[in-house]
Amino acid sequence: MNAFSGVDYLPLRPMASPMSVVDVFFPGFSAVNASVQQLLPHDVNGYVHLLCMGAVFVVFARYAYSYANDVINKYLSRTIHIKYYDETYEMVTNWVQQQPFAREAASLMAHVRTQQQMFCQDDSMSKKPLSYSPWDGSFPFWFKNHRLTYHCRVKDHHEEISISCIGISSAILTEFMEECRVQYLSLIERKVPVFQPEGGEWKRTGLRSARDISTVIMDEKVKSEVLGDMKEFLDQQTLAWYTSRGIAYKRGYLLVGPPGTGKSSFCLSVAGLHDLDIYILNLSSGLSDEGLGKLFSKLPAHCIVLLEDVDAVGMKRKDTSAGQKQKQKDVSQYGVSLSGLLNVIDGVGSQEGRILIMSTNHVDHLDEALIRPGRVDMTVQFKHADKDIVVQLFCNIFKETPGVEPEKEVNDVTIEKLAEEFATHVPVGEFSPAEVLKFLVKHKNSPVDAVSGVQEWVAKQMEVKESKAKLERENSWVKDD
Ligand SMILES: Nc1ncnc2c1ncn2[C@@H]1O[C@H](COP(=O)(O)OP(=O)(O)OP(=O)(O)O)[C@@H](O)[C@H]1O
Repeated sequence: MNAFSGVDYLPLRPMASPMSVVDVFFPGFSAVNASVQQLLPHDVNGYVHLLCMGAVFVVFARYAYSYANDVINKYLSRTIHIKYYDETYEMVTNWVQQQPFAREAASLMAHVRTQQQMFCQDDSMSKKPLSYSPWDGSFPFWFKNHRLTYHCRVKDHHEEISISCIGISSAILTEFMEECRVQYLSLIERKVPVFQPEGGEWKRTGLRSARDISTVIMDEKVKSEVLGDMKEFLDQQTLAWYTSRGIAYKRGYLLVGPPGTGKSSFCLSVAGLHDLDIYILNLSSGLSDEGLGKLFSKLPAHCIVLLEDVDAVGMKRKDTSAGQKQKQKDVSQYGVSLSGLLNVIDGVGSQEGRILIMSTNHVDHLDEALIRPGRVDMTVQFKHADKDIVVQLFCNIFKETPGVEPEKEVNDVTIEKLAEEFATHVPVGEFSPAEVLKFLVKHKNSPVDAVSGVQEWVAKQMEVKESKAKLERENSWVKDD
């Protein structure tokens, strides 16, 4: 007799189950079904029907949802697209980055905040502060009781963004853009937006603090002359005057001087003074004539264009043996030709209303055609520090700043006396303002130390300069040989 005899067992339901159509969609379903049937009190086929109906419903609902979305997007929604290269891009991304939804999005891009984003945050002093922005997807948010959606995706290596809303009016979107604009303008107050070429387009690459023009030390007479000229040019009446006489409304300045004498600082200061954006171009950056033309055609009506180190490309036209200029040819080893440059400066497509500033270390390397009146209306000389400039630099560093608690060891009258003493030890025309400033900043906490250390510093610098000059002379002899 079997050890188990006498025990009642429940009869097992049959294990084998024929293949069903459901197996086609859910492989193995019949086997699972058979097993489950043994455990459940009811026939599982009832659940299967329910499951199938559920699946059909889900598929249908998804289709209906995407169809409804398409219809809404096409006929019942409005969208504003923002180009990566346009300043609206900075306006919108700046606004978005400060919203709670930007941190709560499912997909985020993290960035170490750049210098230009610091000013809008409290934690600007912390090391490598982070910011987040929604990334690659659609992110709904509320704006003035309207549900807007921020879309972001990458196209052609650039972020492409758009803002959409449900409805047949774009009013809320333009209101949104206006808010971004106003917020952006308040953030860039006292800053100079700097634009530079990127991918053949202008891109805002920085925001520089607007430097007070009084901190750019130069000959006062020259400074007031050039500032007066710019002020007059930018006056509304001047525009009317130019227009009524059919003269192209634009002005060109040439800043000439050795490195570190304040040419770039002057440009940034005047941009801040007149609340103008600055567009900086370096002609030795491999730009072609076509690219240059395209960039000039995209300049806004009022701005400053700074052509830096315009001599660096060696664009002087060749002299023929007869001494004649070989028209429209140049010796530029880079992409931009002289004719290309002249064309954008005053050709048919050149932008009106702009101030063109060219800076150079070597005016004698420039072709006369480039600096003739009409192209260059005023030449401004920047020079190595003379006694007056050294005194001003000293006072600028050590005099009390209005509104700032004085921590200095001496008052302003004593500073002026120390400045005079300091200047007597600096040889005239030997050092650039940048060099003098470097020394003064090193002693920024003690004007007395600056005065007591200046003679030793001058002696050392003169030694360095002499050995450099000697080396250059030797090199030029080797070349001549
Ligand atoms: N005249 C000046 N007044 C005040 N600061 C100056 C002056 N010249 C130079 N500096 C200081 O020196 C630094 C370099 O100056 P800047 O770039 O303006 O010189 P630059 O003439 O444009 O030189 P480069 O020809 O090499 O471009 C800046 O930080 C600036 O603050």
